[in-house]
Amino acid sequence: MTQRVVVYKNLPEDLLAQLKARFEITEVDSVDSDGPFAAAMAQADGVIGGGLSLPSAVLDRASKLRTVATVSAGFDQFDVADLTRRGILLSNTPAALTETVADTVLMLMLMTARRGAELAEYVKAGQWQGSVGPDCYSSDVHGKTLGIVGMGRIGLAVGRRAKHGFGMNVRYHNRSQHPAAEEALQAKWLPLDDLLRECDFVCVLLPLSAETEKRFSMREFALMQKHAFFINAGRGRVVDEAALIAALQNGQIAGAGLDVFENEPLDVASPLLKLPQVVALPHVGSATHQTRYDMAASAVSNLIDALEGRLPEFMVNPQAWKRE
Ligand SMILES: NC(=O)C1=CN([C@@H]2O[C@H](COP(=O)(O)OP(=O)(O)OC[C@H]3O[C@@H](n4cnc5c(N)ncnc54)[C@H](OP(=O)(O)O)[C@@H]3O)[C@@H](O)[C@H]2O)C=CC1
Ligand SMILES: O=CC(=O)O
Repeated sequence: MTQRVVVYKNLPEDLLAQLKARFEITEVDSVDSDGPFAAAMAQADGVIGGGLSLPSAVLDRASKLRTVATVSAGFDQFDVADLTRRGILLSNTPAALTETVADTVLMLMLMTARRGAELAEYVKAGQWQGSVGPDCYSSDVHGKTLGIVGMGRIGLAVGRRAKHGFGMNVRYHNRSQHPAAEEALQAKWLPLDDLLRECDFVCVLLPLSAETEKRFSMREFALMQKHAFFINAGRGRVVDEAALIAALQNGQIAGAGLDVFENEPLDVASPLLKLPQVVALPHVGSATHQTRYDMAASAVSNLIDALEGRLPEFMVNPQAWKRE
């Protein structure tokens, strides 16, 4: 019998065609617990999408569901233990986006320290009337010390750019040491508090988990140097945003470059948007045409492999893998 797949939100036409050639497809563009999405999921063998969530009421009815292919690297929107218990394999797309997210992180570092957005606005507003003085000066990036919290795929790609492109010294903090980063970047592992005290840039690339939620709070910002910049492209909820705002307002740190927020989209009334030393991006770490296509292609291939009995390349909970 033909297997059924729910496609959540758009996929590029050629990739959708690959799925249509193999499976019966239902396309949906919003998640619900008792509407068209839930009804389609009740019949589905697989589901694919970015920004997808799976309410337990939907999973309770989805008795045939065997695999979920998220078009993202992060998977904090899923209860992985629950999926595993139900025997549902979750796959993700980490490799496709690594280099693009690393580019975004470097952009945030440069825009924040060199005041890129602020100074471009100054020119557009017609304020550039003569040679610039100290009010337009900014901070160097090259040669400074970068602390990466969450030295994984993206952290390593950021570290390479920082070390080899900008001559930065790289420090990092993970639960375990990362020998490849130590060898390739002469990166030094530090306890988190030491990293915060020592670094000119603190760059967070942690996944969101029970362990990392609100890892950065008043205490952590107080440990940072006053001239240091805080960059977050991991997940917003890893940071206590109110504490970050206070640290910026009180001059405890020099600035912040943020691609992710506690609540997204960021409320236009957020105090973050009133601070000139903050660069806020709309969660676009991986958002280039090519990378978004590559992520979708990776997710499609994960889904097809899982439903056709082959081991997908990227599995979050391989213990749920069951060969039919
Ligand atoms: N802004 C954006 O658009 C994007 C954001 N992301 C975010 O970036 C995150 C990282 O992606 P990626 O580099 O591919 O993931 P990886 O899994 O390769 O790296 C994550 C690193 O974090 C470390 N880590 C995990 N938990 C902890 C902890 N409790 N304390 C200290 N270190 C920890 C891990 O090391 P160890 O296990 O040794 O602790 C690991 O090396 C994603 O989970 C996602 O949230 C990803 C893509 C795009
Ligand atoms: O935040 C994006 C992701 O792919 O994870």
